[in-house]
Amino acid sequence: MKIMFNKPTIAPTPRRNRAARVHLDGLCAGYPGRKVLHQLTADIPELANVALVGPNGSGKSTLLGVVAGVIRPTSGEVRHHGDRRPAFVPQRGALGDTLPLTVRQTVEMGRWGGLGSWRRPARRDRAAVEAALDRLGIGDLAGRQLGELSGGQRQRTLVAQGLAQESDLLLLDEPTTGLDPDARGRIGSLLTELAGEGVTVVQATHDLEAARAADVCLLLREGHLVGQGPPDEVLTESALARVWQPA
Ligand SMILES: Nc1ncnc2c1ncn2[C@@H]1O[C@H](COP(=O)(O)OP(=O)(O)OP(=O)(O)O)[C@@H](O)[C@H]1O
Repeated sequence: MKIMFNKPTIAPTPRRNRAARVHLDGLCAGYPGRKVLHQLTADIPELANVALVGPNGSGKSTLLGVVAGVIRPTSGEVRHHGDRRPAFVPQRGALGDTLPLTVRQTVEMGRWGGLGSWRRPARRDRAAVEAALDRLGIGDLAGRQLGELSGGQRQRTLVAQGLAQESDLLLLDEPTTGLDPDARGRIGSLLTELAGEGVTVVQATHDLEAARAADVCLLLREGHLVGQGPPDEVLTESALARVWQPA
């Protein structure tokens, strides 16, 4: 698929009829000596904006890592209905503030996966980087060092790196955490637009406003899936109280 910039909007399919871009079947995963995810069975519908919601430590980042292919399931399955490599935008803290990289170089790293060891960036790679910088409104910061940026600017740089990959599956770990309401709104709108342009978006978030704006929520508690579906069905007051009540 050609993705993603300046494409005509795809006519929306009713949420409940969307095919799965990713299917999780009895998924268990964790780290050496620590089980985190327990028997998750869920669909991530294609072309939807999906929010992973749950308290600290409930397994949202681990689930993103499994879907991204950087954490192996210990049992169960992750089936991708699509052959493109997912684009994974980690938490902002995962990016060293002291790395001697400019904003442009950081976004260019999003193209590395598609380059052979001998291949130099082609016009298409450069165009994808420019489009991503543009879309996140950080073209004027392109020459700045990461360490000189505000948290929100660094966050936008990371999202631009994910966008530059031109994947049909964009995975983001807390893309709006720590941002002011304006910056949160801009990233939220962008993620909604992307879902209309052929991208399946999955974000782990503590931002209930962002989760309520998603098409589908997966609600996690202690590594168990305790709800999946449209936000108004999943993020009910009683479900949230149950999930956030102290054990
Ligand atoms: N690299 C790791 N090695 C061992 N345990 C880990 C590792 N990363 C996370 N964990 C543990 O796995 C569990 C789930 O963590 P995870 O980061 O997936 O949760 P989360 O829902 O994303 O949390 P948060 O909202 O705080 O980001 C936690 O108990 C955490 O301590």
